[in-house]
Amino acid sequence: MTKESASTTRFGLIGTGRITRRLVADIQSTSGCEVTAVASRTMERAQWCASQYAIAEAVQGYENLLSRDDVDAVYLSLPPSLHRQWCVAAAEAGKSILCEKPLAMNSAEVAQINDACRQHGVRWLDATGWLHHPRTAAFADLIRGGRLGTVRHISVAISFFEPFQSGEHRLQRELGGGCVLDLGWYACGVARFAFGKPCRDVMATAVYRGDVPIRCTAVLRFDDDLSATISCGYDTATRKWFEIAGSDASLICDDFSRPWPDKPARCWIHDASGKVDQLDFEGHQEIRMIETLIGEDDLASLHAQAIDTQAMVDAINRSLETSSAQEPTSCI
Ligand SMILES: NC(=O)C1=CN([C@@H]2O[C@H](COP(=O)(O)OP(=O)(O)OC[C@H]3O[C@@H](n4cnc5c(N)ncnc54)[C@H](OP(=O)(O)O)[C@@H]3O)[C@@H](O)[C@H]2O)C=CC1
Ligand SMILES: O=C1CO[C@H](CO)[C@@H](O)[C@@H]1O
Repeated sequence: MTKESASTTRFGLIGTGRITRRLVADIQSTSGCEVTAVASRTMERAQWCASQYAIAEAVQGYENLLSRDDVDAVYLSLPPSLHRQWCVAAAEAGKSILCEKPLAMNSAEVAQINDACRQHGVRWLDATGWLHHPRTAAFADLIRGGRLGTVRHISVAISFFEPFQSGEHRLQRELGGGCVLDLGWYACGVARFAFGKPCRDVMATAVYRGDVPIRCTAVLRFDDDLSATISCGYDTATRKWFEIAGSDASLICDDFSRPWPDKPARCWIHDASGKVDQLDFEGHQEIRMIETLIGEDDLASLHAQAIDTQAMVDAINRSLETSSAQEPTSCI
């Protein structure tokens, strides 16, 4: 069946890792979507994944999935260093793309992905789920509608205490490891989203394991005297909160990257009088993200968000490279 004669978007999965195994259920639950094939580096792994999730076709080799006629879109969840190569190949094969975050290793790679998709008329999204939760649009209304007064400063913290096993890509620099690409992506994204503009400059410091940053702290400055501080890492317990501080009130969310499924609402407005309003939102961010990819809405603002976020991550990485050469101010 060709795509033209079908009302269904047929997804192929590239990679069979932890997040794929969660997203597959979300794709299968999204109206108008099905998962027709899964590709792995090994046939054994592809067959295991296919049988586990009732996927019709197991494919060895990612390129063999891209040449299939029964695949209209791909969900790509590989280590970051492989995102550019397979996004560009997917674009050349005419497949819509949902690519895991971070979109790429750096802004030059993002530009290659964006150019390839534009050239081949392919829709793409980075799989930054929180941007698609209905509460994110409500946050934007609160910020732009003036409920917080003038927004001036943002704090973001995102971390988890490492459950790493041997071979973990997050600890391998050449695969795009380290908390800056992995988690700084989310934190930078909050600041970009809330201020609605690119960052001007950053100062960052990190703690390393081997050659990858495992805890990073950064100060980000934007035009008009706006600022943000971010903290991300693998050696503190789970944190996924932000505070968006305005002249009249602060918006706080302590599960922004993905709401806890089994916990009460965790968003509040704290105002200057000490009053606290709790905000309650329903919605499934991953399903809305998939609906956005397969829909027809213009994706330009989401692309700008991803492009600016990658530029911020790049700047943090550059700052880390040069910070050892700078003399910090002594406390003594
Ligand atoms: N949006 C979210 O909430 C989350 C996003 N992520 C993102 O998803 C991506 C994948 O992360 P995650 O699922 O944790 O990773 P995993 O290590 O669990 O899986 C990665 C998959 O990539 C494939 N792969 C291809 N080449 C390599 C290689 N050289 N080393 C390791 N794996 C390789 C493997 O699939 P195969 O062997 O089948 O070919 C593997 O299963 C990352 O970009 C990460 O940041 C991760 C978790 C949550
Ligand atoms: O994107 C992600 C979401 O958070 C996870 C930890 O909870 C990370 O491992 C992951 O890369």
